[in-house]
Amino acid sequence: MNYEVVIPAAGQGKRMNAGKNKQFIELEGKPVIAHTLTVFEADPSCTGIILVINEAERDEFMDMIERYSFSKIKKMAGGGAERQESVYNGLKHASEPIVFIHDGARPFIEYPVLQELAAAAEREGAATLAVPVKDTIKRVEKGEVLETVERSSLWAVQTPQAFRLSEILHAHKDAELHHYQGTDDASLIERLQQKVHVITGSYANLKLTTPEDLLIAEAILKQRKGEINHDTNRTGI
Ligand SMILES: Nc1ccn([C@@H]2O[C@H](COP(=O)(O)OP(=O)(O)OP(=O)(O)O)[C@@H](O)[C@H]2O)c(=O)n1
Ligand SMILES: C[C@](O)(CO)[C@H](O)COP(=O)(O)O
Repeated sequence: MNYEVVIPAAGQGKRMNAGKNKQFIELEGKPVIAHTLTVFEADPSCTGIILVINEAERDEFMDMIERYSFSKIKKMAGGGAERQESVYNGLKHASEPIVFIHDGARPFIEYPVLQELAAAAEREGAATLAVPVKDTIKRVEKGEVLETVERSSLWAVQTPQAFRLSEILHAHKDAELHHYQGTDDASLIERLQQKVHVITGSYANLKLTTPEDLLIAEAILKQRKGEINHDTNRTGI
């Protein structure tokens, strides 16, 4: 199942506090965004990449694209104030019936699940990766616990999220019309009472958000090179 992917990479990286867009932080000498793009460049089912960038960083992105000879990038769209706006700006350039939306800050996505996602989106309309929450989650206000949320049905949602293009475009348009701001794209489908299928992802598919995540990222890369031998394939989800 062919798909295009919109990759939002136009954030500020405030929580990373790196003094630059975290997409350009290097892991094993390669920028985070280049690790992410490599996955989709190598997937024959991915027919095009729409990269959403800060216009002020266009030259830096162009240099990176040339350095790694990325050939599938069909458009570099301008980002918005919020992730949702950036994604919508990118979606307007998509044309394949199935579209993925994947954070540029999640470089550890792996192939096998991509085809499952695309098939689920084609069959059900919308699908997302997620993993069961491992910590106890509490609702807290002013430093006090309001409630402990029942954990058995809590999942931490990841990207890629996959959709029928027509449906996610409508969902973004409706959210914009009603000034609804979601933290992921699947929530825009949910608010229209449409179903979102969940596919179990990997705990390694983390979003590089705070500096500690870089330590984990370096370890994942070392493990993939065989320099660390903890077998993460044994995760029992
Ligand atoms: N206005 C925005 C905000 C975020 N993103 C992208 O959406 C992904 C997930 O967002 P997040 O991890 O929150 O990135 P930042 O917004 O950069 O991080 P922070 O909130 O710490 O500033 C990232 O690849 C980020 O570049 C984007 O394209 N446009
Ligand atoms: C889309 C997402 O990665 C799903 O977990 C997450 O909601 C993005 O949140 P962020 O604050 O924009 O990084």
